[in-house]
Amino acid sequence: MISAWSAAAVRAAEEPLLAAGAPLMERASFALATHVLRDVAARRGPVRGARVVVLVGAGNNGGDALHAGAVLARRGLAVAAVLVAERFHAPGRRALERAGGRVVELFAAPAALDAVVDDAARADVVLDGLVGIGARGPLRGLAEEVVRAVSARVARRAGADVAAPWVVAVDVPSGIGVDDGTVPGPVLAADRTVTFGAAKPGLLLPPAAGMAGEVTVVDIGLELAAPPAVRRRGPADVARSWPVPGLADHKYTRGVVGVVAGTVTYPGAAVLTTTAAVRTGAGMVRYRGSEAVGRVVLAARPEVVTAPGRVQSWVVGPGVPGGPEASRAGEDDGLDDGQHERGRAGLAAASGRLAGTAGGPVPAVVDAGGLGLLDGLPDDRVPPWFVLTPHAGELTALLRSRGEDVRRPEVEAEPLRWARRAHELTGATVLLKGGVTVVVGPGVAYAQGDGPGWLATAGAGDVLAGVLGSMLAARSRDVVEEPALAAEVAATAVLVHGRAAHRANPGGPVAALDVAGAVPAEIAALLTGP
Ligand SMILES: NC(=O)C1=CN([C@@H]2O[C@H](COP(=O)(O)OP(=O)(O)OC[C@H]3O[C@@H](n4cnc5c(N)ncnc54)[C@H](O)[C@@H]3O)[C@@H](O)[C@H]2O)[C@@H](O)CC1
Ligand SMILES: Nc1ncnc2c1ncn2[C@@H]1O[C@H](COP(=O)(O)OP(=O)(O)O)[C@@H](O)[C@H]1O
Ligand SMILES: [K+]
Repeated sequence: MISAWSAAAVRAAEEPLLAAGAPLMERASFALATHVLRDVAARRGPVRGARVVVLVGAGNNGGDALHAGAVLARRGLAVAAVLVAERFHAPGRRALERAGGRVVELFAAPAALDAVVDDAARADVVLDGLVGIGARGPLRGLAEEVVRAVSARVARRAGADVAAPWVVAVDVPSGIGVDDGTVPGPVLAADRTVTFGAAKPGLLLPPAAGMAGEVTVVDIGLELAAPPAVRRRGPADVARSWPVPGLADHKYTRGVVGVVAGTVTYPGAAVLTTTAAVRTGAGMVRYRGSEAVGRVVLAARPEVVTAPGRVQSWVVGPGVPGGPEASRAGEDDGLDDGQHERGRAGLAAASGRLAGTAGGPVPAVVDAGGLGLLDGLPDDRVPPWFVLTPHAGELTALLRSRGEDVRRPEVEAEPLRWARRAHELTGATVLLKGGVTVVVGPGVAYAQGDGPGWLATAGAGDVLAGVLGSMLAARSRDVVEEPALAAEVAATAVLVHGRAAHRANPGGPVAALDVAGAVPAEIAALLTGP
């Protein structure tokens, strides 16, 4: 797991150490230089003579970069530091110059910008030390100009298939929203971010996470007591919490997933969701949608049962028409097949608030058309063991149906903020799908970036709903009892789903059903370790 803390939390953890004279900057800059050397050696072979351009801002982030530059210069790399502000870390500059590094005072001669951009574009490595956790808003002044120009040149070189420099961000890519993952202005996309003390939320959260490259966390001795602001589950976290069946288990202890998905016009979603639930190891999958769709499901998956009976988690809505806006407007396009009524019944049972509901509350995955059914439930709010799984468009519609004047681009610009808002408004755990998927539950947030871009294909969301339904059924009682657990299970489901997509066809396109097909082997690999 990667855990990320806010800039304020990291600063608070640094304070006592700095007061005690701990050499935090030395630790940070030495580790930074070590990672740069390793990357240069891997990409280029000899490190001597490699050209490094260091972009240096006014604060300690620039100090880290200058000190790292000094270490690199002592190892024989050709280092040029570009100062964008009149104020700079003076000891860092002295160290770099003593080590043989060159300094360009861009702030004193802005006309040198073109030459600087030229140098950076041709360098082996660009170190981005313009701003770190002290950043306020989008980059300004010369920092902004340099980043805009270098980004454009690097993109052009990459487009023309000319070697582009390896970009290493110091602590964070300069200009990202460190705490919220926003990208309010130009940012130089990094290949690697070497971050100090702990990861920062913006390195995990979309859209800024897309600018960070590979994130390397360097231990500089900080102790962070408060719970992290954002977490990311990793492969090593899966085995610890996966309910591997034992000799005493039977299909009901393993979990029964009840599915209401698909319609006669769109039966595929039902096949994808039930297949994924079966493939993830459900004790049983009970298809409770329409009879006609049930026949299609059975033809594809003979393991599925269509008779009524006990259910330990519900999956409601994949491939069922009518998201939040449609249902509010009372639209019924005639494709519903009675699925809305069945879906509502499943959700009402899962909420545990219906008198006489057998078996008590169970977790529920509410996807696509199921999201429109939330308004029809007896209560305005649903419990945290309901996991809503919208993409950005569906989340926008859900928020608007609850009175938020928000548009899709705003949701995409600040996914954590809006997923959190939906959690506040509904009470549910909210899983906002995307290239990086954000999950928000009571007091917890996860950002999972596990799948390839190829996963953005029709039906992939139906597969995720099935994977998640199966995982929730297996831990049904725990999830209902521990409010934050649904989010953890949901984040793990995103991890399994994304990794299964890589496994289905490494490096190339994947079809949704093939992702479901790759799930068993992926789970086996996660459980048995590397
Ligand atoms: N406190 C410490 O001793 C340690 C700090 N570390 C480094 O120090 C960094 C934090 O240093 P600082 O607090 O000095 O802050 P930063 O270096 O992140 O930046 C602050 C300075 O950048 C300028 N600035 C802020 N926002 C800007 C914008 N939008 N556009 C252009 N310029 C802007 C301002 O002049 C401000 O003084 C961390 O990110 C990390 O790299 C590490 O060395 C670990 C130890
Ligand atoms: N750029 C991307 N990179 C990786 N995964 C993505 C990307 N875009 C979307 N995804 C994932 O693909 C799936 C798409 O789901 P969804 O939008 O519900 O499609 P559908 O409704 O057709 O199944 C989600 O799991 C989402 O997280
Ligand atoms: K930086």
